[in-house]
Amino acid sequence: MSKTNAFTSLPIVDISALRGTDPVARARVAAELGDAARNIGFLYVTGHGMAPSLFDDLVAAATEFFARPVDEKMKVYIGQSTNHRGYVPVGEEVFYGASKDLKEAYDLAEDLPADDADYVAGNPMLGPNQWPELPGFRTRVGAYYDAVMSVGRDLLHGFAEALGQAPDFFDEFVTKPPSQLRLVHYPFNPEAVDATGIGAHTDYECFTLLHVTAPGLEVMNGAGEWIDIPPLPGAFVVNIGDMLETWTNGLFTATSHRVRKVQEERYSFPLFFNVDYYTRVAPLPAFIREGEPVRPALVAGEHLHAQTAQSFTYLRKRIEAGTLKLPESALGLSSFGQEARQKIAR
Ligand SMILES: O=C(O)CCC(=O)C(=O)O
Ligand SMILES: [Fe+2]
Repeated sequence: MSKTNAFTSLPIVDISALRGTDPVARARVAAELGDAARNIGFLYVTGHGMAPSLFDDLVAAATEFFARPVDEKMKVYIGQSTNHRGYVPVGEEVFYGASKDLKEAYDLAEDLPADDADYVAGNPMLGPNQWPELPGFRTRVGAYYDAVMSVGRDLLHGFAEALGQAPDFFDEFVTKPPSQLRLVHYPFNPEAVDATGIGAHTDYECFTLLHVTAPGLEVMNGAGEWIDIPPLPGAFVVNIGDMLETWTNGLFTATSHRVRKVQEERYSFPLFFNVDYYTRVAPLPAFIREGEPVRPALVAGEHLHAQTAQSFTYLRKRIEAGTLKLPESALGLSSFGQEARQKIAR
């Protein structure tokens, strides 16, 4: 199959063998992951080993948090943090071409101590979380974060094997990664009207592990058609992001996706598995073919920060005020995936 693959559904890969040592079983999973990453860029992952209570507790914590009055939630407003953590109110995030929607979010990542050297030095993505004062929230959300990051490490090993490398090939780049977990809430909205192409994007990291409570996710296939990806109970939706596309010089695809505007209330929980902030990601020699273009190298954290700064109002204001400067190499939004390839009009 090729990039013109007109898939209409996603493969399901059971990754339980990645937690074991049977080389044959591991290789089989790696081959399935590799197929999905090359041909589609999206898959369902089962056999991840996470207890159902972790998902239930996360949804409960998010439901309780978003039900709080806005004043309460704004006590942990993301715009008062220097490392992009906290509450994202309605209207804060603006994607190019997006009409206003009622989405709100809460963003966190690894909870580093306040004396973390990178945080103290002003790193825009690393440091402590801004936890709300809500009983049980930190414990439940923190437990989910640790568990999903552990699944992420298993998957990273599987993708490394799929690329013909030792399972621990990427591990040296994952010591303190800015891997964000987002709690996203789309309230019931009887006025929601969908329009094709709104909100289409690729994810900026290595890969994403997504848990959602309702349909709405759509993925673009190789023929440029939007395919519905309904939640599969107990499974993660996993997709390749910009870093793995870069490392493999496009062999793995960061597939464009979007969330259809739906009237129904919806929670979505993407974990964006990343490598360390200062990791220079460049196409590996094994994936460079003579006569084929070589993707530009990126610094993982700078790419994430530059892309984030283009869609968050509080960061755009800092850029306009001259208090935040993006690296010269910052790419525009939509530089990856089929959308960039096919130059779909937005
Ligand atoms: O809500 C979803 O289903 C997906 C969200 C998403 O793609 C993202 O936050 O990057
Ligand atoms: Fe996404």
